[in-house]
Amino acid sequence: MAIIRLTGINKIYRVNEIETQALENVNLEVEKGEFLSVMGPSGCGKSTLLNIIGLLDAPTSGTLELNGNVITPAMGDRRLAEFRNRTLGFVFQSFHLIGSLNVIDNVQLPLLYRGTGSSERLRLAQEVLERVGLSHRMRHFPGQLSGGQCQRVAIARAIIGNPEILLADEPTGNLDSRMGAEVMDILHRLNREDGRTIVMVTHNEEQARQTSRTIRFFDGRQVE
Ligand SMILES: Nc1ncnc2c1ncn2[C@@H]1O[C@H](COP(=O)(O)OP(=O)(O)OP(=O)(O)O)[C@@H](O)[C@H]1O
Repeated sequence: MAIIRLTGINKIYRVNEIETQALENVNLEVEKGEFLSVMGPSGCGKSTLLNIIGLLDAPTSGTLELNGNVITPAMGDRRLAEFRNRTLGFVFQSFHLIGSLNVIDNVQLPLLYRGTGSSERLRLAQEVLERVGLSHRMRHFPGQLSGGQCQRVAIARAIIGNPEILLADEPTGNLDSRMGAEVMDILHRLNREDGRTIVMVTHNEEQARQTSRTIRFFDGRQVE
């Protein structure tokens, strides 16, 4: 079963009088358990694609289905936010951690929005931090961690709610090669051990080769 299905997706940004077609007639199916990498030159629409799959941005036209559900604006912001919280986890190039919260509080955030009780939140946060090898840094703040550790915290936060789909936008873009390799190891484990579907944007051919499938974009169109 395709867990992600895009049919005839277009995205046009309008700024003043200028139109940019960021995505043009994209058709894509991602099977459950796939680890898909997305490549292409700067500005070709990779982040736009991820943002549309992640319900952070709406397509101009076309149909998006996630987990068998057709996503429409008629769902309303609240249902959409709830669906996003339960189905999708995000990892960004620049981590997007909250600097004023310590590691364990950053990791618990998605469950806070969900209304999970505090002892359950704590238990799950400890569990996911152990999976990313950071249970000894729970009381540290993001500013006291290395880039690779910050990204591991971000991954723990992305998986604490057990989402079926993990979206990663250049997750190793800000890391040196050793820390990048650690982060990639964790992503591969989450894919292999949990059967979690991952869609990852990368500029790194070597990383792309290690995923189960690579698609390439040029100028908003899928070329491969
Ligand atoms: N919010 C926006 N408003 C207007 N234009 C935008 C917006 N976001 C993206 N674009 C344009 O859409 C196109 C695709 O952008 P996108 O960020 O998806 O590219 P990308 O492949 O992720 O690039 P990079 O590898 O540099 O991150 C670009 O031409 C960009 O300038």
